[in-house]
Amino acid sequence: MDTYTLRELTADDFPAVVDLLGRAFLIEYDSGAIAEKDASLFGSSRNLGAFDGGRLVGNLRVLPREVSVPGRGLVPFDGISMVVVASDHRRRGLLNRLMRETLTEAGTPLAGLWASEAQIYGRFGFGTASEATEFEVPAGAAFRPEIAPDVSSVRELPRDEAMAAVRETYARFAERTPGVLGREGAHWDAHYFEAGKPGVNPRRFAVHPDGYATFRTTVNWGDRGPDGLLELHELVALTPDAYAGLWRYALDVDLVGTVTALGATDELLPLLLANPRAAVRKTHHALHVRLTRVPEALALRTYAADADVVVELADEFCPWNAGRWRLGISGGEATVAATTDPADLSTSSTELGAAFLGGTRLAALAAAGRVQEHTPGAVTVLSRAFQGDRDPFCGEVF
Ligand SMILES: CC(=O)SCCNC(=O)CCNC(=O)[C@H](O)C(C)(C)COP(=O)(O)OP(=O)(O)OC[C@H]1O[C@@H](n2cnc3c(N)ncnc32)[C@H](O)[C@@H]1OP(=O)(O)O
Repeated sequence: MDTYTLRELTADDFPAVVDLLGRAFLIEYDSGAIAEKDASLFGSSRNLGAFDGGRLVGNLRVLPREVSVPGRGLVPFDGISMVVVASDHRRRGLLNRLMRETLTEAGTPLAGLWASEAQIYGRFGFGTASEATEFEVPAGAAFRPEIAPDVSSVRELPRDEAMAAVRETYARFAERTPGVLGREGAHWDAHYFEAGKPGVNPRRFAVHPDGYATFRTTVNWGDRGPDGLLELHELVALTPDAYAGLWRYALDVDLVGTVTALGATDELLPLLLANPRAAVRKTHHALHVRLTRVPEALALRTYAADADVVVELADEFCPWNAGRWRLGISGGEATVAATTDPADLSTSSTELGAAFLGGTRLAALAAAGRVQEHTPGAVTVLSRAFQGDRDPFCGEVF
């Protein structure tokens, strides 16, 4: 390990970063697109590099971002991304070193990431705080008879004309939806990046007064006729009518056979459909959350019920969090103080990170053996306090 050095990267290192990312993510052929998409994100973030002599062999990026938390809307958090180690330097502890440096120096009490493989990050105290559901729906799928949105208020607009309404709607949506990320200029550019590949249609923008949908279509002809694909990239709605109207619009584009989308685990679409099974669903992990400084992080959100619980917390990777904490919740507000009182339950920072956005239930984690209850009822009390009304959702890979 002593042969490696860590330092912050500068613009001069960017070509080496692109090369490393391309190889590690197995997309060397796309290095032009990586460079174009990534340049402004690289410039607006902290990039930590690991070097073997003069060669860049590891990279970890910290994006200053915001995430929506229960009851408080957007709060700052460290968005960790572009974590890569060169194939010929893997499993020598480089990620461990990059992560330790990052979490020790963390600017905010909260960090989050999307994981390429979920099994990597639990050891570093990240818990799966939100999952996402992939939907596949046959075009034209009927709604329940009482769901009759006014589709005439949906208009397709050129991207430039749509963006002002899109940004404004998104900002309101983010404030009220735990797990959703705040977005600024470079984040919009990256999320709506067009690689301009031959044969790939650009995204289309459908705007409703209270929502919008962006999607891409792909032509296809089958034995029975048209069988195109419509991939919903983002559907954001502030009202039930906008939600139903935008979905109806997407389901009824001519020559389309199948519509796909990424949604929340409690996405509303199945509740609209006459046959909910028409929407085939596959769920996978999405945003992983790490409480870097536990007392501060727990005070960032509000809670659904009062509680007074002593938690014995294990945290090998960030030992300043380890110990016994009294978590008092009153009127939705949390106060956290170190205590020597006996613990009501034991767990680790990974489980608190998983529960933080109000989706993953502490009661379920306890049933799975990841939270140990010492005082009967303590898990139920804390689980209810953490639980949100809706599942958190993060649809933006960063
Ligand atoms: C937030 C994001 O950017 S997600 C993207 C992650 N990057 C990728 O998937 C690109 C391809 N993979 C890689 O570049 C590398 O394999 C990395 C970055 C995932 C891991 O880097 P390494 O330097 O090999 O990890 P390191 O040696 O520090 O391992 C730390 C620990 O994690 C474990 N680990 C690392 N990667 C994996 C994995 N893919 N699956 C299971 N365990 C893993 C190691 O076994 C080790 O465990 P230990 O502490 O019990 O011994």
